Amino acid sequence: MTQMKTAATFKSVNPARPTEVVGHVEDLSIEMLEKIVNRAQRAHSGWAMLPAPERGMYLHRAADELQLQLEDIAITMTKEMGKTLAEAKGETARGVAILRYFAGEGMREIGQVIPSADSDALMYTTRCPLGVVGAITPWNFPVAIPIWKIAPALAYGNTVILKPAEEASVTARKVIACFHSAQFPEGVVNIATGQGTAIGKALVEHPYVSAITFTGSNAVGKQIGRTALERGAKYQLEMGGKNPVIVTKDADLDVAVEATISGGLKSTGQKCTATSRVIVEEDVYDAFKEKLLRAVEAITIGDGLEASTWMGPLATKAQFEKVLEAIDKGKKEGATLLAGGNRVSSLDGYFIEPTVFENVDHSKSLAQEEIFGPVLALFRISSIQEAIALANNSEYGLSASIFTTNIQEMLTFTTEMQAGLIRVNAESAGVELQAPFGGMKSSSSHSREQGRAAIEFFTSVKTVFVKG
Ligand SMILES: NC(=O)C1=CN([C@@H]2O[C@H](COP(=O)(O)OP(=O)(O)OC[C@H]3O[C@@H](n4cnc5c(N)ncnc54)[C@H](OP(=O)(O)O)[C@@H]3O)[C@@H](O)[C@H]2O)C=CC1
Ligand SMILES: CCCCCC(=O)O
Repeated sequence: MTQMKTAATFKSVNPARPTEVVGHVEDLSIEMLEKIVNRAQRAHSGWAMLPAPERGMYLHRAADELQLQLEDIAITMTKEMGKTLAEAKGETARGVAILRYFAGEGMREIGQVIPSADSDALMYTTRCPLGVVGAITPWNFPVAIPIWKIAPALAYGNTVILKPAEEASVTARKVIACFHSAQFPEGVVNIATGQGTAIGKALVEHPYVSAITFTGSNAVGKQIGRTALERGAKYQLEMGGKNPVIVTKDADLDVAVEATISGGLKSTGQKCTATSRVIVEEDVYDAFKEKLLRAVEAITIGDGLEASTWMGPLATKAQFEKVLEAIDKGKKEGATLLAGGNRVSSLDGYFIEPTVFENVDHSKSLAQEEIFGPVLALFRISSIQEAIALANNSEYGLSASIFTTNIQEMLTFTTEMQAGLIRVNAESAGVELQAPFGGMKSSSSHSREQGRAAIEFFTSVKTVFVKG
């Protein structure tokens, strides 16, 4: 896609080495966005009329292109937002797999025949695409999240305009180039880079944009939901989390510690599904805490491109400052700092030590507010009932784990925990692409992404009644 040459540009920098410019990205004007939306609108009818299996073949070719570019895109991702190269490669491979999954959707049923009370009639359901879909995405999964929105949107006959986070736009541009290399028809797959408060906002407001799918902060998500509702556009919001893990006296503590470290600190804690609250039964609290702190001590921090690095920098200067403020607030609220709590002064980039608190007041910010950084809060409890009550004491309900070998505890947890993702003896992060993904309470607008669930958002159902 050739974007207008006169666009201003903004630069994207490497959070591990902030003086290093990763790339320059078009900061589009509203007029330029207007041209992109008009092009997506014009392309829609032709794309929607293609047989679904043929649309699937385009997605397979996009998967082939992404596979070919995997190494380069993963390196760009690490440079642009800091996650380790191993995680970036894994995420890009996940993008390939998501494309192939939704390529297959072109060959699967989309409706049902429903018995009518009228013996002369045929009643059935079918589905139709929405039209032009706007996808607005954050910087923490610069490949997986855009693709798990774009792939189903395309598979079900929509055209797409991606507005990626500014801090992940160089990576996003390379992902979209894979669709163009796959020879998608002009206007079917588009990218609009620029400021969310300008280009993102204009996309949400545009009358030609039939639906908005968003992942990011609650503050922005609520704005988008209000705007979309006001003009009758469909919207899908996946937002924050404050995900708990419960460790009972019946847990395998080594498994629980490894999963808490991985779920809470991989990607430097910048996942909506990351663990942030660790609720431990008093009988095993001290033993768990000792093991956890030893594991935290062993974490290596550095540039994500270095093989020796386990945890990279925060993705942006803003996020770095936000996390330091949250840590400072936690100290002032009287929580006890057990590990970390500081920037890594020996490194130039946006690095913060993995941080663990205990004696956290559950009504205070460390327990209630999404920090989106490498910060864990420990809580000591005396029963499974108390643990689940504490875990549910949150405005969020995205992901929750329990570590136990007690079947009754597992059943009680899976029944009573108010979260969209319930995991037993597994970390709170790491969702599989074929399963529904999404949250409850303030974590979501309550649709689901990924797997077959995605068809619900990216299509409209028609109930057809045919009288003989
Ligand atoms: N639930 C989740 O998966 C995620 C949650 N978060 C939360 O959000 C916080 C900030 O991260 P960030 O990625 O900046 O999330 P934001 O919600 O700030 O941004 C997400 C996307 O929305 C765009 N945007 C910003 N303002 C508007 C607007 N008014 N209208 C339309 N689009 C807009 C952004 O563009 P631009 O980049 O130009 O601002 C970006 O593409 C994190 O600290 C974390 O708390 C972040 C990432 C993922
Ligand atoms: C928006 C965050 C997505 C998290 C996907 C994962 O936990 O792997």
